Amino acid sequence: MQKNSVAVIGAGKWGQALHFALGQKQKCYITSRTKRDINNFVDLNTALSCEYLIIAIPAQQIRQWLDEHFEFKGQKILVASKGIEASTGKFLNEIYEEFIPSENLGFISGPSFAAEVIKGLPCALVLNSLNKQIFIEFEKLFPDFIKTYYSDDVIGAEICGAYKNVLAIASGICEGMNLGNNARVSLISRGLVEMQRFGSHFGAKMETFIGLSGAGDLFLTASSELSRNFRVGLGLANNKTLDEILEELGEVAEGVKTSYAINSLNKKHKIYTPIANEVYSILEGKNPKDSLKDLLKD
Ligand SMILES: NC(=O)C1=CN([C@@H]2O[C@H](COP(=O)(O)OP(=O)(O)OC[C@H]3O[C@@H](n4cnc5c(N)ncnc54)[C@H](O)[C@@H]3O)[C@@H](O)[C@H]2O)C=CC1
Ligand SMILES: O=C(CO)COP(=O)(O)O
Repeated sequence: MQKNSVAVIGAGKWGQALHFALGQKQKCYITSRTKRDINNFVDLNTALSCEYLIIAIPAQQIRQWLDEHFEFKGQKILVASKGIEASTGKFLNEIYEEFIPSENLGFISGPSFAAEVIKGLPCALVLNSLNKQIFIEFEKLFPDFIKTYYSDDVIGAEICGAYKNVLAIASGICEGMNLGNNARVSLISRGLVEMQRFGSHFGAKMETFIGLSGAGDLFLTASSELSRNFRVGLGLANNKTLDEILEELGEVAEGVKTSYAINSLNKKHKIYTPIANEVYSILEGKNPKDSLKDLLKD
């Protein structure tokens, strides 16, 4: 293993933004499935031999990628994805822990549109790990324009990062239906309560929901067209099919598959999640106007 070396795995929007950010203080490698014309682009084996890895591939692809490509050699890993595995209902920390010891793992959360990070605009992020040493080591790699906080609430961060994407779809639908500011903010506020209810069932801490990982990322994603998930909602309200929306988007919108995962988890664990239920139903063909009626009377 190459001591003190850093690599990003996945050269999508977020991977490239993190590569830019981490490249400010030290050399930062990047790799992806297809070769890209990016500074310090390397093959996968070179990236995997780095001591510090930041993995930014879509949530639904993680298990297969770890299975087929990853070899644990003591690397320290920061997970940058946000989502829940639809086929199993597993949170990303649970998947990673099947392959990597938890003391080597950290998870990024908080409000962070890649499009702004890649311009060097300021933001604040949380690095979540059960091992504070992971935070101490990764914190030093981040540039001055990003303020990093530590939390040991890994499950809370995972749930917030995943759930807010589903709520951003709901908010986009609300916006696309021209329901007004009162409706959108009511939806976001009740969404925060719902996300906290869901998360506390799995042991997440209250403080995570009112901080950057929870309210912070939810307010950002559920109120801006920079969010891919919000744009999925706009498309659904405008009667586009999901296939059309995703094709136009050309990037991952994690909230779609995550809403399927939440739908299974809330049935299994009997958790009351009315907004996520309506997003799931709309993705399955329900008319958003009927969802609105049901949410208002539920
Ligand atoms: N874009 C953003 O502002 C932020 C994104 N995220 C999260 O980061 C993750 C990645 O998002 P983006 O980079 O924005 O998406 P993207 O759609 O821009 O890129 C996804 C990347 O993953 C790669 N990929 C897809 N399947 C793969 C596989 N089987 N093996 C290896 N690589 C594969 C694609 O080639 C692509 O480079 C998502 O979970 C997202 O929620 C988190 C914070 C901010
Ligand atoms: O997670 C994000 C910002 O924190 C990005 O959200 P979208 O994937 O909806 O664009």
